[in-house]
Amino acid sequence: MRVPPLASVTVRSPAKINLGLSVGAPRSDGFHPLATVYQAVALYDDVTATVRDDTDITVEVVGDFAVDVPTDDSNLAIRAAKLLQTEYDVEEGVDLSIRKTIPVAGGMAGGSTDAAATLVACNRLWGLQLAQSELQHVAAELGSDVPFCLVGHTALGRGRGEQVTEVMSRGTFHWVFAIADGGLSTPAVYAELDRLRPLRRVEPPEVSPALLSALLSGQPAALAVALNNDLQAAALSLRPELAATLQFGLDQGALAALVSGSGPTCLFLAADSRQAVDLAVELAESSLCRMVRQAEGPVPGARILPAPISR
Ligand SMILES: C[C@@](CO)(OP(=O)(O)O)[C@H](O)COP(=O)(O)OP(=O)(O)OC[C@H]1O[C@@H](n2ccc(N)nc2=O)[C@H](O)[C@@H]1O
Ligand SMILES: Nc1ncnc2c1ncn2[C@@H]1O[C@H](COP(=O)(O)OP(=O)(O)O)[C@@H](O)[C@H]1O
Repeated sequence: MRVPPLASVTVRSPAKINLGLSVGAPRSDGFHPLATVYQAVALYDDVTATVRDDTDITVEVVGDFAVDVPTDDSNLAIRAAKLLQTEYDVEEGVDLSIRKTIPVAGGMAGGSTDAAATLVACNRLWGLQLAQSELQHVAAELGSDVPFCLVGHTALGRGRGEQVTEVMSRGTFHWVFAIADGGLSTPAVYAELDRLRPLRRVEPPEVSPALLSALLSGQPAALAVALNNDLQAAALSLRPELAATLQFGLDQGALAALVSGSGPTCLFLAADSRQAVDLAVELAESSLCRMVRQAEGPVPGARILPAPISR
């Protein structure tokens, strides 16, 4: 069945955090094998895709972190649209507009989620009707985190992070994010981890059973003691000042404090929404970070927003 053509589609796509990030020794292709538990949180970028009457692909970026995002062919949203166009012989182009709320190079997969949003938007705009499994395949070519951003919720990531399977999680968790000035390069953080630990002693990556049972229980206190990030030491080695941010959150009563993925965003788990508000206020009043955000998780992955009702 054909879908009716649309002039424009907007897709909302979430940031991710890693509740557990176990990193093995580098593979021969340079990537590190992972056992990670991702969670999508309610901090979103919106990508609007609008049809063009030629085959060009363009991007504009607006919002909180727009100045930090490239608008040339290195933009992950452009790369996603181009890859879809090439792999499926699409003879149409697209103008992409990204409304950016997720910090850039912050360890929250902002670029990856824009790529995931673009795949969903162009699939609809170009009437390709690709199944989720086909989109997952294209997503994995774009980056290790992109397949998770398509599915969202809570999921286990294996391989280099691109092989995702859903994980059962009960209830809603309340997170606070301290967004740092400037970003950290993901390859630099992995390289720092390799520098810090003797490779012959590195165990294969494993998912913590305590983390999986904490998620099933839905208890923030159980989750707090099961959080883990093997990249944290490397991020702290490159940005030692993050230690003070983590400690500040704990001193204010956060149940747990952790670097988000490759950093430098720091995340804090609150007992409930009220404590999250208090913690966010304290962090905002400190001079320890550029910006503070609060968000719940888990939430779904990249989703088409309903078209605005025209009058
Ligand atoms: C660390 C994590 C944790 O979820 O995310 P961020 O915190 O940066 O968002 C991911 O592993 C990042 O995933 P992503 O940002 O998609 O990375 P990719 O584009 O696939 O790879 C960028 C580079 O990171 C390194 N890399 C990435 C994934 C992996 N499993 N091993 C690696 O060594 C490689 O140097 C690679 O060239
Ligand atoms: N659409 C995009 N949004 C954010 N960053 C992008 C985008 N496209 C390309 N980039 C580049 O990707 C790098 C990593 O960005 P991002 O995905 O936000 O970080 P992280 O890998 O830490 O989650 C940035 O330094 C930026 O130059």
